[in-house]
Amino acid sequence: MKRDLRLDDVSRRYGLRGPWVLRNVHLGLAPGSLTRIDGPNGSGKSTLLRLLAGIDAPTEGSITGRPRTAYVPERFPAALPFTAFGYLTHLGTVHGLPRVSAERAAEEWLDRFGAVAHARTPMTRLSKGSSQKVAVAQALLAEPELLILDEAWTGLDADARAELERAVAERRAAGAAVVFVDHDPRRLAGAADTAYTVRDGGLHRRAGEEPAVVPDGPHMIIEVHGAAAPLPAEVLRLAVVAEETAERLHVLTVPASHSDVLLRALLTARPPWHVVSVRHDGSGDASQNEGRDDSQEHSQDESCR
Ligand SMILES: Nc1ncnc2c1ncn2[C@@H]1O[C@H](COP(=O)(O)OP(=O)(O)OP(=O)(O)O)[C@@H](O)[C@H]1O
Repeated sequence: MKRDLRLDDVSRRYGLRGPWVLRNVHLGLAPGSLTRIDGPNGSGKSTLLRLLAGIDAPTEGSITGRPRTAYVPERFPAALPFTAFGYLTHLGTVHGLPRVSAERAAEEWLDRFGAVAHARTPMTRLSKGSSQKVAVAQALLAEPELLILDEAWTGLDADARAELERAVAERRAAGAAVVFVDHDPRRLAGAADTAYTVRDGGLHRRAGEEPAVVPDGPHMIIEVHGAAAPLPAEVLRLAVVAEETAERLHVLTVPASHSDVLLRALLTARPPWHVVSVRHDGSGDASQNEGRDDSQEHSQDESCR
């Protein structure tokens, strides 16, 4: 994504005299950003996402700078006359991939989401969970510059949910913008740059979501060892200091309030980073939490290796 996607004075209503669902909305999405959208049922979240995805048009106003976009709808049409593999390959070719590359990408994403066993299953016979894996895979396979996720985690098993979080981090690291709606407030908690609430037709920026890093308060020192790959962009964004003290050994200083998110970014990276130690930055009171954080994260670490 090279420049911002902009919504200027965008309004949407259904039908000539229907009530305004969105009214005079302004929004800018920067490359690499992660934006959460929430709001009450029926407030217009999906409407906004469909406008962002370009599958619906504003009644008034303009949308400019649309990049290559992929979208996971709230309700994926599973009754398609394809097998899972056939559908993903077909979509890959629609996105401009040569057939062999489309087949490879289809296989890779089915594998990442643990759905290879269902590759040859007709879409109509897939379980809800497997169908959702295909819904997510079809969006990721296109390596979009803008990824729009409408309740995309719903119906996925725990491994697939983690894989989708990883894929979101990868897309952002590649410079894509990601926008998501999710009923679980813990989804990507702390990772979003900005959160908005859709209410009464307007888009209201939620206070307290930025900045991502708070300089005050206790800090954690996290020592990590990793592959030749650079530290994930998300980690660099959250850490206030990142030093490479020996070959592939990095010491990160992060506000304690963001250490969980940073650890998750390390452990869900591909390949995952090995967390060597986690300690508080010289503050006595904070050490109470150390055992809990350590054991929790190390057990995750084991499962990732
Ligand atoms: N295609 C459509 N035709 C007519 N009305 C629609 C259409 N799509 C949405 N609406 C109406 O627009 C309003 C906003 O719907 P939307 O699905 O965008 O809200 P939402 O916040 O995503 O809801 P939910 O949280 O229940 O998914 C609702 O009143 C809905 O009935």
